[in-house]
Amino acid sequence: MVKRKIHGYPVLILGAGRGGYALLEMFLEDDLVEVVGIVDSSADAPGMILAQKFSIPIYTDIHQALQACTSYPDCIIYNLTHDDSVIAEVKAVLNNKQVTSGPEAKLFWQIVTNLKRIKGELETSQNQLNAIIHHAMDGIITVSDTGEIQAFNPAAEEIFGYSQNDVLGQHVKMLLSDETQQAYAADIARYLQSGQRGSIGIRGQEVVAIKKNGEQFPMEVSASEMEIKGQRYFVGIVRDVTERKLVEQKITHLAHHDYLTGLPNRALFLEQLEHSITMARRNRYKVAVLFLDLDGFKQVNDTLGHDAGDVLLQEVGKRLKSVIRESDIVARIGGDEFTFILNNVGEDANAAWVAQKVIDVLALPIDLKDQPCHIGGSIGIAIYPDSSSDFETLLKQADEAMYWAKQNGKNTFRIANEGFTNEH
Ligand SMILES: Nc1nc2c(ncn2[C@@H]2O[C@H](COP(=O)(O)OP(=O)(O)OP(=O)(O)O)[C@@H](O)[C@H]2O)c(=O)[nH]1
Repeated sequence: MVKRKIHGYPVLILGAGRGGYALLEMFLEDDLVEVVGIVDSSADAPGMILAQKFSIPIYTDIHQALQACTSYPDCIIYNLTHDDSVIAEVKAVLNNKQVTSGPEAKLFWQIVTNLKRIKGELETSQNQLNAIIHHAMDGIITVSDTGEIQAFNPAAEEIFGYSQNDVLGQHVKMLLSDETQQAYAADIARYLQSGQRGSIGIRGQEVVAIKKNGEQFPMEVSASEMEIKGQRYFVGIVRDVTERKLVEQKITHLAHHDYLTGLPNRALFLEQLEHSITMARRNRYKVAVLFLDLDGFKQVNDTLGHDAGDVLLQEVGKRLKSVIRESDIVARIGGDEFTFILNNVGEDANAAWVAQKVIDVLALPIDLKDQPCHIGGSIGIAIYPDSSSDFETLLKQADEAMYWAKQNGKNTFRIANEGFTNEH
């Protein structure tokens, strides 16, 4: 055997049957050991064939192999031949060298096989974990306790528009808006100092993040901490919630607004009226509630159809908005019923003046299907605190006053608690 330059501990295997093959296979995977030869009387033994594939010297003559092994004085010899007579031969050639054989080799082999199995299991679970991180729908970002990005999965690349190479080693603040950065810095600093958790370990916290193109977006983050070899890391599972927020906003809007005119609906009107009354009580001013029911609307529906009626309602909505102040509110609370809140209205006459403006603006013809169409409106007015101090009662009183206006010839208004007798 020509002395080769070897990198591991030199080993000679005697016997290339099942045991020798397994031992060789095991050593091939380990850099610590270098098999310098394998011996078997049969050149077809499985270990001999395997050794050839890896250019490991093979010997059919044990004497020759031992001679070659003299180049490696610290060589370890494993006997897997089940033939103890070879031991004497080794000792004769290699100056009384010890041979590891039989049960020792088997025990060693079993220990290594176990370690190999554990390593395989670890590799499998590591691969599974990597696959989960790689294919996760959510972005997964690992950050060191100094804020450096350590891992950035494909979903995070997709969310932010950065590639992993763009961000690894960079500070995580590059992904966050200014306010979020400050909140994050404060939380982490507090946590590192005092162990107070803040946002760490919190599920589903919403922050404002920034994409590579500078676009800001709402992001949900669940952050948690882990420790590897005494080093602290933070793992953030992140999700772009732009779409979800838009849907939520739409649902909230739909729940509070009339789909046809876009005006507040009954629920939002009552909420805002309650708020207005609270403010008026605190600031000692008057609030007027107007209740408008269109006159002659049914006929539009009956003659021109429901679609034309819808268009009319939309036009009415626009006109009503145009006659009130920004700080006032008009809502559609039923079919052809609209209600108003006039905040800080001053004198009752101002409420009457707005009611008249509404009547006037409704009196202008509305073009429907190329023909001018005429409608009107009857209005009831209730005033806080004169009529009532309760918002629901105020609305009821305005409704009753509107009824009174209808009974008195329509296209007019009445103020509640004024005996419903004022003609205008
Ligand atoms: N096009 C349309 N019509 C609606 C809608 N909601 C309710 N209506 C109709 O509005 C009409 C309301 O009836 P009324 O208040 O009696 O109609 P009116 O002709 O104004 O009667 P007065 O109030 O007595 O003057 C009914 O014909 C309803 O079918 C809607 O969303 N679209």
